[in-house]
Amino acid sequence: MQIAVVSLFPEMFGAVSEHGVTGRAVGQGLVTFGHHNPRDYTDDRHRTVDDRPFGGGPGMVMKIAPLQQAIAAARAQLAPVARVIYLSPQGTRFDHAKALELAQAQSLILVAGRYEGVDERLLESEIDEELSIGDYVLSGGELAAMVVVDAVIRQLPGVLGHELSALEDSFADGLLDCPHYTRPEVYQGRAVPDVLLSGDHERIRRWRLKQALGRTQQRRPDLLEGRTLTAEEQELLALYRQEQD
Ligand SMILES: CCN(CC)Cc1ccc(CNC(=O)c2csc3nc[nH]c(=O)c23)cc1
Repeated sequence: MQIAVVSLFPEMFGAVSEHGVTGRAVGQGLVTFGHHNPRDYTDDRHRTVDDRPFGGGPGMVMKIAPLQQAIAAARAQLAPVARVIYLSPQGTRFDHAKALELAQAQSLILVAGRYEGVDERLLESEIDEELSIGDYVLSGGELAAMVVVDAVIRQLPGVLGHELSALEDSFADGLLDCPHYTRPEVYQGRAVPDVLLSGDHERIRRWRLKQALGRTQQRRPDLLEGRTLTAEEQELLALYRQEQD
């Protein structure tokens, strides 16, 4: 997969392109990662990328031409059919299903805005879809673009080893994760649940599933609404509730 970002702060993206699972994927060539800065496509002395909004109001709006030229440069570098996504508070909510969908694309161009946003005519002419990562106000689209990059790269074949398989990502099967423990067995008087030390893999599987179901019910009951429970899951959830009472 090829990914290009269009942003005034391309150096921010090192957080995903140079670290961790995603950084390794880039290093291994499983994904190529490029960036284009609209400021490099300005032709005035002050390298102007923004201007005052027509109709008045607070803040500034990003100008069309520098963005359009940066996107054109990204298109020229990528496989012909690139999906162009604008990160925006007005976008549809990014979720696991969208991450899976985008991971099928040959190439992605992610456009991150600053200021109050971009001229609507740029969206009309260049953007295939707008994505938001949630209902809170960020200072720009870069962090949202990095969230999308991270979630999409994890879904690419070969990125996660078998132990981290994308299918086991808890959001893949619609449940929150169970608790995790590692050495020491007792820390400041707090012990690891015996079941996890038992070596009884079936008992451990059931315990983990019970915890995942119980925590999902307690913290994110909305996730259970869209999910049918198997007979075993119903039994385990009932057991969890009994143990809580
Ligand atoms: C809330 C929209 N605007 C109120 C008049 C102002 C505004 C706030 C923040 C931004 C910058 N945010 C993003 O570019 C952004 C891009 S994706 C995203 N997802 C969640 N929250 C976000 O703020 C974003 C742009 C305009």
